[in-house]
Amino acid sequence: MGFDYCFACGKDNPHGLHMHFERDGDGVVCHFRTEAHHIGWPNVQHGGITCTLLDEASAYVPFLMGLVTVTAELNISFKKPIHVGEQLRVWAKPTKVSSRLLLVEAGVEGEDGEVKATSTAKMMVLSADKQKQLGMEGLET
Ligand SMILES: CCCCCCCCCCCCCCCC(=O)SCCNC(=O)CCNC(=O)[C@H](O)C(C)(C)COP(=O)(O)OP(=O)(O)OC[C@H]1O[C@@H](n2cnc3c(N)ncnc32)[C@H](O)[C@@H]1OP(=O)(O)O
Repeated sequence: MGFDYCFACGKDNPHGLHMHFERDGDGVVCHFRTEAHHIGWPNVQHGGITCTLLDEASAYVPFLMGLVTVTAELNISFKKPIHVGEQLRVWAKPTKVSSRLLLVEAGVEGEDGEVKATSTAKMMVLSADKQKQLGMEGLET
C-alpha cells in the first residue's frame, strides 16, 4: 500500500479522511467538513481526528519541499469544540527549517475564522537509510 492509502489524505482508503492540500505561500491549506462518523462525544468531533488534521498538515509542509519526515513531537491546544457539519480550514506553515528538523505551526479554523485548535510540531527529516530502517522503503517525493 502506498500514498493512496494514507489514512488522512489517501484517495483509495475507504476509511480515510480524504484531505486534499494546496500550497499557501510557504505553507499548506486544506478544507475539511466534519461528518457524523468523526465524533467522540455526541455531535463533537473526536480530538483524535483533530490531531490527525493537524499532524497531516504539518507533514505536508516538508513533503511539498521534497522532504520525507516523521512527526517526532506534536503539541496541540484544543480551543473550541468542532461540531458535525462544520466546514473547517486546516493550515500549516514552517517556522524553522534545518537539514534535520522542521518546526511547523498549524491550526484548524471554522468558516468564520474562529480558532478551533492549534499545534506545534517537530518533523524529523529521514535519510534514505532511516526510511529503510523504519520500513518506509520506496518513498519518492
Ligand atoms: C504522489 C502524490 C501523493 C501525495 C501523497 C503525500 C503523502 C504525504 C504523506 C504524509 C503522511 C504523513 C503522516 C503524518 C505524519 C506522521 O504521523 S509520521 C508517524 C508518526 N511518527 C512516527 O512514527 C515517528 C516515530 N519515531 C521515530 O521513528 C524516531 O523516534 C525518530 C523521530 C525518527 C527519531 O529517531 P531516533 O533513532 O530516535 O533518532 P536518534 O538517532 O535518537 O536521534 C537523532 C537526532 O534527532 C534528535 N531527536 C530525536 N527525537 C527528537 C525530538 N522529539 N525532538 C527533537 N530532536 C529529536 C536527537 O536528539 C538526535 O540529535 P543528535 O544527537 O543527532 O543531534
